[in-house]
Amino acid sequence: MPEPMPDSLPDSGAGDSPRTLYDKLWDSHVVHTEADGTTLLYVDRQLIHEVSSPQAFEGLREGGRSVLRPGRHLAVADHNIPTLDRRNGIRDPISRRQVQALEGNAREFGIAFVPVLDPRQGIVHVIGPEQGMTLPGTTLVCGDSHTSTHGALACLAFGIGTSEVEHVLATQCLPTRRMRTMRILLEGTLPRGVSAKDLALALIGWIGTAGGTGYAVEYAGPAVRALSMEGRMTLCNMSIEAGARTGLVAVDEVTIDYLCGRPAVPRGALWDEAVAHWRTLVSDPGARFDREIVLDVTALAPQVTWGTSPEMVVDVTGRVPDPAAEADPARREQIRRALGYMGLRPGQPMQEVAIDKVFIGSCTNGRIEDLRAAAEVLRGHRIAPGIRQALAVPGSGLVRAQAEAEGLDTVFREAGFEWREPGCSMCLAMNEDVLLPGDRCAATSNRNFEGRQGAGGRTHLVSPAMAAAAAVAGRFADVRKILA
Ligand SMILES: CC(C)[C@H](C(=O)O)[C@@H](O)C(=O)O
Ligand code: SF4
Repeated sequence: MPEPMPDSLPDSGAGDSPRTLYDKLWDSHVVHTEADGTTLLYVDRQLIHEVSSPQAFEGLREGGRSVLRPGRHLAVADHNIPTLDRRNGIRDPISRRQVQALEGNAREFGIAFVPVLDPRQGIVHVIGPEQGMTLPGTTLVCGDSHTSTHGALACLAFGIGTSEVEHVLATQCLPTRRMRTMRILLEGTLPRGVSAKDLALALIGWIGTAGGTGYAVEYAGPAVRALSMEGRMTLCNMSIEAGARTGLVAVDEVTIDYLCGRPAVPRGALWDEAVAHWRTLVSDPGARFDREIVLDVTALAPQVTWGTSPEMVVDVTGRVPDPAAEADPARREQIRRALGYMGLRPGQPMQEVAIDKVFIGSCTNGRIEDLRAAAEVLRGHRIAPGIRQALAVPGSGLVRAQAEAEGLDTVFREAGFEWREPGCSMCLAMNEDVLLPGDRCAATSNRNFEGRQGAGGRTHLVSPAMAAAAAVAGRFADVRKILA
């Protein structure tokens, strides 16, 4: 017997057996499936940035092809743009050419482009949801691994390669394969000072950077329901760091409230129709997942990475691991190498590790709630004398404007932070915001491999509140004590 569906949910349309949210999104976009499982999937929306798109447009030009549905794509430059004085243009010639190429390609192929000086410009994964481009029940792709972010809105979203970007531009379809499904059920309540970022880091520490490989992960349970849309996006954003190309959260009132009134979201009767459909975008009771993980978050502590992979993470109250205590020789060597690069001693308490720089921003933590969380810690404080640079970089122009309306820019500035214009900034070394060799940075971004923020730079991934606490203390500090 199938489990009964609640009365308020319209039938989602595929027989009686309970389906996961992923199954529903997948089933409603299949164009054709081959005997070997290769599936042609319909793509509703594509976001495009300057780094992964030039060859795709070049391919179209060479093949004499056009874009099938230009209205389904949105282009924005985010990785290569300066976050300072951008009215004076881009100094670096390679970056300048890349951004000009994106604008030219968008114009040539009739795709909407958000100009660098437009108030809506920002990181592609921040502006998609913000503009209502990201909708529940749709498929969305982008030539960028952190496209998983958009799954927070029950949208089947994943990163693709440049040749696939071209394919989607030309055909609005993508050959791909069905993923396996994993549910991560998060029970309990997050303590004060512990955020979605800590949750994401702790999960990766637990399941490892390959733990989600091949899976579409659905985050569920009371601790996820209690997260804001921003927090859900942070969690889904880092799915890729756990190996999963897709992260998902089912639709609830938080999703619907977030979407209401956004520019590209349906209005009037269409809104009512859309909401009725969106409410079906939940995993049915009794739906089977290929893997299930249950975790209680009630005792979770703020997290800090110590190594060169997001899984190399400990509680802020913890210590840098000792390779000598590791039984597995491969793992021992990894720890040894990471400690060498990071300039850390085995067994060193995390709270004794002093930092040089702080970066608050990125598509993981550059949204308004992230800036509020950091500002709450910074208010009335100054960054420690040893901090040589502290950047606050909103994820979009609209986030920046909202933060300014709330006076957060003043809080950051008075604390000694630089208040920058939106972009990927110091998340990766593709623009002017880079670490110098040996610099140690508390960063709210998502990757910490060798050289990620600049050659020789040392990245510690933390939440916005923890980055602010580290800025004030000059070393990693337990933000729970500051907020207590
Ligand atoms: C440059 C881009 C293709 C890349 C990605 O795919 O994620 C970048 O955004 C990153 O975070 O490393
Ligand atoms: S902010 Fe960082 S992770 Fe996000 S898209 Fe830009 S470079 Fe990639």
